[in-house]
Amino acid sequence: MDFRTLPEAHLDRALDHAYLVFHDEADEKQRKQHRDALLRCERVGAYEGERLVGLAAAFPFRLSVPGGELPAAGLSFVSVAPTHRRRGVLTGLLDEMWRRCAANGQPVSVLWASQDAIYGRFGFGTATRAYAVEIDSTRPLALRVAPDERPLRLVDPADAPAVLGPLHAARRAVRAGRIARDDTWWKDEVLPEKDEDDEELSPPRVVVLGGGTGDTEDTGAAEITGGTGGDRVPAGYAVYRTRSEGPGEGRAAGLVRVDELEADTPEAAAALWRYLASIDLTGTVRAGDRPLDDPLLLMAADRDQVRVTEECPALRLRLLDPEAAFAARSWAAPVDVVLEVSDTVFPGGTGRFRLTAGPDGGVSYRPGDPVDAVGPAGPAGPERPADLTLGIRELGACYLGGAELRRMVQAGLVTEHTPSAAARLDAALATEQLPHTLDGF
Ligand SMILES: CC(=O)SCCNC(=O)CCNC(=O)[C@H](O)C(C)(C)COP(=O)(O)OP(=O)(O)OC[C@H]1O[C@@H](n2cnc3c(N)ncnc32)[C@H](O)[C@@H]1OP(=O)(O)O
Repeated sequence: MDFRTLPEAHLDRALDHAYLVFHDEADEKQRKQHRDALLRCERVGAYEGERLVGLAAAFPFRLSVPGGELPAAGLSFVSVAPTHRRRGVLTGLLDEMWRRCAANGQPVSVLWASQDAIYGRFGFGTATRAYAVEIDSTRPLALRVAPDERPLRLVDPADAPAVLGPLHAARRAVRAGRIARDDTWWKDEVLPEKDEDDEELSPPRVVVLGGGTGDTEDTGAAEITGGTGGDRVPAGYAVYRTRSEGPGEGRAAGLVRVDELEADTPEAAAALWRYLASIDLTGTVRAGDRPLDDPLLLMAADRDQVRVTEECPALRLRLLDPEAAFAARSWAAPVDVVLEVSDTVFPGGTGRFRLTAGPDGGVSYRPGDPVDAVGPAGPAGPERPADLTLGIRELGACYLGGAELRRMVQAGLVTEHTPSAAARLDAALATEQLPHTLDGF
């Protein structure tokens, strides 16, 4: 088996292979979109002679982390021919991909998993989670916050990147776990005409609050984005699709499916939720990917009307270069802990590491013999034992601030040798808003 770059000339072969493995098919437009997506990726093929039997691709993302962002390899299209499964093809593809991540300066890799059980063994931890939320909109939405009464405007999806881009970027700065979007990503991944999973849904609709001249008419993207911020940046937006009543809906009206809703203030969020819940001929609002700290859940006056229907893992994150990843994020409190880390993929990732970090910078995550690892500032020199024992998977899970080591200690996944070491590291990793991922890929 040979693991090598999948050349542009093999893109169609790669797509046929992926559609076979994922039991999928695509029309011409979707195929072109998938081809364009693959073209932008780092691509590794597993070849048996000249036959393609495995594929892994990675988008060159910029992932928001607390206080900044960093380059991340967004793994996708991972697929092994049904004739070649369980022979180490995935393992070989990932080994090759890790070499490329190092060469590309990507300290983390991220992915959405098709099955929960696949990626833990490769060191991926669940770094963001999401709630699915359902609103009974057969009656007016009861909220404890007065909605922003500025006018709402429907915007042509073609103008969405220009109109929504600034607010999306501002929200990324306060929510870790989000990837930067370019125009192509907006067009192909966020706002495709047809929803790939449910073709009965309408094309995407985009509603915007604020950010214009205050007129109720759509003033056009050029005018809205002509300014440099302030009033010209929307206070909130939602992207949604609708479906008229179908069998099994259970309510006497159609569906509003919310793909994303972002707002600067609780009042702006209230206005957008109220709008979505009051669209004529619909009786259910469903949002599949809401942050766990979505303000909607607190502002809803009637918890029977706004229900969490599911909690699911979202983005999985693998630390490839922990020191570079730790240096790229901000820290909420100073911390100085010794970690005994196990990493089954990278031998160099296993061992005792001293992590020092804090709001004033100077992050270090250093291996070495115990004397070097503890260093002159350590209280007990070579005798200082590990404060926590954990896997690289657990370290990846808590990197964005969305998972708590204390809970992992309670679950037996992390061992705490020094009382409250987990709590101290949790406090340093904590973020104002929980991490959340908008884009599936
Ligand atoms: C980010 C994404 O793209 S997610 C999409 C993932 N792709 C799919 O689900 C498509 C369908 N499935 C496949 O293509 C393949 O079965 C894959 C990619 C999941 C696995 O590929 P394989 O080449 O069979 O994996 P490989 O042989 O390297 O297995 C490595 C280890 O993972 C384990 N493993 C592989 N797949 C799974 C699974 N689905 N569930 C649990 N364990 C698994 C293997 O048992 C093996 O463990 P071992 O070393 O203890 O024996």
